[in-house]
Amino acid sequence: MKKETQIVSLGRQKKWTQGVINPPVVRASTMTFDTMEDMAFAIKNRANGEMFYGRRGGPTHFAFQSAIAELEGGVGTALYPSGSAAITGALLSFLKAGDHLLMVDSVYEPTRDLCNKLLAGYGIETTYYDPLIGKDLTSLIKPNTKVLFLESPGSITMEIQDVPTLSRIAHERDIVVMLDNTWASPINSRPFELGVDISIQAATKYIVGHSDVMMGTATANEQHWQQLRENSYLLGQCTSPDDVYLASRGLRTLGIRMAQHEQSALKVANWLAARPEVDHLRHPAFETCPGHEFFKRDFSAANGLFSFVLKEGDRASITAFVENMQHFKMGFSWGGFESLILGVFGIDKLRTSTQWDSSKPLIRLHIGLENVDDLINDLDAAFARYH
Ligand SMILES: Cc1ncc(COP(=O)(O)O)c(CNNC(=O)CNC(=O)c2ccccc2[N+](=O)[O-])c1O
Repeated sequence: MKKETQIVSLGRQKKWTQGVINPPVVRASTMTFDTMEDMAFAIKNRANGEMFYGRRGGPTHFAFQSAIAELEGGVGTALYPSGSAAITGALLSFLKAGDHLLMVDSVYEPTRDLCNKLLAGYGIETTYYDPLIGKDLTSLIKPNTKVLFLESPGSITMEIQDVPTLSRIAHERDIVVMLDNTWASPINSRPFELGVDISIQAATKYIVGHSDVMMGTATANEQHWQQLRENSYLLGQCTSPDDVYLASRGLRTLGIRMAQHEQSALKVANWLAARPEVDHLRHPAFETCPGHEFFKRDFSAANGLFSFVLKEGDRASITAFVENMQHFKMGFSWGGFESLILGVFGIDKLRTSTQWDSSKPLIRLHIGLENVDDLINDLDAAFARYH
């Protein structure tokens, strides 16, 4: 079955939907049992999609979890109240004091903060590595290295990683491989075929697709599913069935939305590439994006999120560019139907294992579902203000 068909049909098993199209919202903490035998059955099957207690979820959750797990090619999916909670839940499910974590240097900034401000205090040491490190990764591996964390493309600077090579190196040493797969969404990559053990999604973005729910998912392969599921449960991580309903609903249009985002983004990116003010595009489909060759090999399509670098500019000129736009709004997120713009500063101060030339300003765009000509006109006016 093709992924476009999967997103329509997955997660609609009659035992959870009772025959209606969208799995109904079932809100519950307490679930009651008529006999001790029924209760024993629920306890035995509390992690197998049977009603047990609110923290394990109910039919609304089970339907969505099964859809994401199958779409990503994993065995099971755990749900979290945000993408960052999914990252935290996955890492804490496999790391303990004294362990060493390899974290990509282009990682989403709050994930870096988690490592430096929280995990370090738990006695978990983090080493940041160049997203394009390749085989040299072996030089960073220690006897206590337990997890390799990837994010591809990387936040803001968009480097695409050679996931199969890095996964192979990790597995030669029994290191768990986790991928923040939000940019691809479950529809544009097959993380487990690339060698990943745990695929993480900020469902907040394209899966929900309407900028109105915070949610994360982590999907594991057979070898790691029980540990992820049980340790995430011990962390008390759970989600509202109302939010899960909205995420399920977003999932159904993920395919056509991603196709439209990609088409408009490529048109905008090509228009930007021709502008004399632009130094280069950091859009995975462009050769000027580091790791472009891995995008062509490992992804089936792109989406609406990419960055570009200007040849020159200071905070004042970038402010003139990003403010007073008609359609692009400034906001922290992406993946909804609206277009967003972010002038990003201080990347050089963040990175610890790669250099970044901050003399050339970077702007990140999320291309929404507006008419692409309106978006290009908006950017054209921005360049007029920028000079
Ligand atoms: C790849 C990836 N992975 C996880 C999360 C967290 O999801 P959540 O927001 O549901 O917790 C996200 C959330 N994304 N949010 C954003 O990109 C918003 N932008 C920022 O946070 C931001 C702002 C200024 C400078 C740098 C960044 N940054 O993304 O690193 C993500 O992009």
